[in-house]
Amino acid sequence: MSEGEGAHLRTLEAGKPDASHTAILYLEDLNVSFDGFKAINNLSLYIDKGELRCIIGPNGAGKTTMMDIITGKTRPNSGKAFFGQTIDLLRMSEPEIANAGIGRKFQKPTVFESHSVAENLELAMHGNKKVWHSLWAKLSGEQQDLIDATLQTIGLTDQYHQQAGALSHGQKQWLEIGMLLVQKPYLLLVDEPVAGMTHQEMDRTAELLTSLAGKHSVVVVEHDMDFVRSIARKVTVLHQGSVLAEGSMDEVQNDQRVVEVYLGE
Ligand SMILES: Nc1ncnc2c1ncn2[C@@H]1O[C@H](COP(=O)(O)OP(=O)(O)OP(=O)(O)O)[C@@H](O)[C@H]1O
Repeated sequence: MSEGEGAHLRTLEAGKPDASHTAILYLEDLNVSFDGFKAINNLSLYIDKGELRCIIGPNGAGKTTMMDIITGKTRPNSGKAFFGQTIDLLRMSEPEIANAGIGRKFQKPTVFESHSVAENLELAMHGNKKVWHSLWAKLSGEQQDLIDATLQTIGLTDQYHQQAGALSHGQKQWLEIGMLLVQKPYLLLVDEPVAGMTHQEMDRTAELLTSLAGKHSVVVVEHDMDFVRSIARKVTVLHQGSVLAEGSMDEVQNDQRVVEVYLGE
């Protein structure tokens, strides 16, 4: 084993990300080129433990590519990406990163339509593997408590036995967030959570995401500015693969550079 591999194993064995210096995610000087086109350009970004951060930016700003780097789907050409002080994400595979406690929710819900709401959580808890084995295995009291608590958090307690395919679009999105929560992530990456939702569903999603902050660190990428305003604490504006502005919603909305970027879209 090379020295590098040893270091990688140690970080995995360390388990919990070391956020003793407040940040849980460190992205530093990241660069990604696709056929010579710089999708990510010297990007540096820090997320604090328990923080709820909104990431906005016009189409093509690099938001998805940034999420892809954090989850190991895209490898940067240069730069650093650390989870806590010690866990080097750039040395890990996608499953290793998920196991380390980074959960990602994509825009489109992907629940198991023919299974009940509770079974979906059960399957997610077992890592979506061995479907039938998972569903026949008896849940421990602790596992059952986690399912019950998660259903309460996502507002689907009354839908316990309901087939997931029969849920509304918004309910499917919440169920999928629940499927991440049962895996007890430290960091949740949520991509365009309110696309296609009714106003009522958007309000409920705002409550849900804000209730998760503190217990988890949450990064939300979203185009809907009214929604972002309703949940925003700190907002990061990406443009051409870099951070253009960062601050409160009011600060970034009144930033002339941000105004120009959005007007020019
Ligand atoms: N695999 C790829 N090959 C080539 N170019 C890519 C690839 N992935 C992304 N890009 C380009 O990189 C840039 C950044 O894309 P990215 O999807 O990260 O932006 P985004 O901010 O998520 O945009 P949107 O809000 O439209 O989803 C875009 O110009 C995109 O066309």
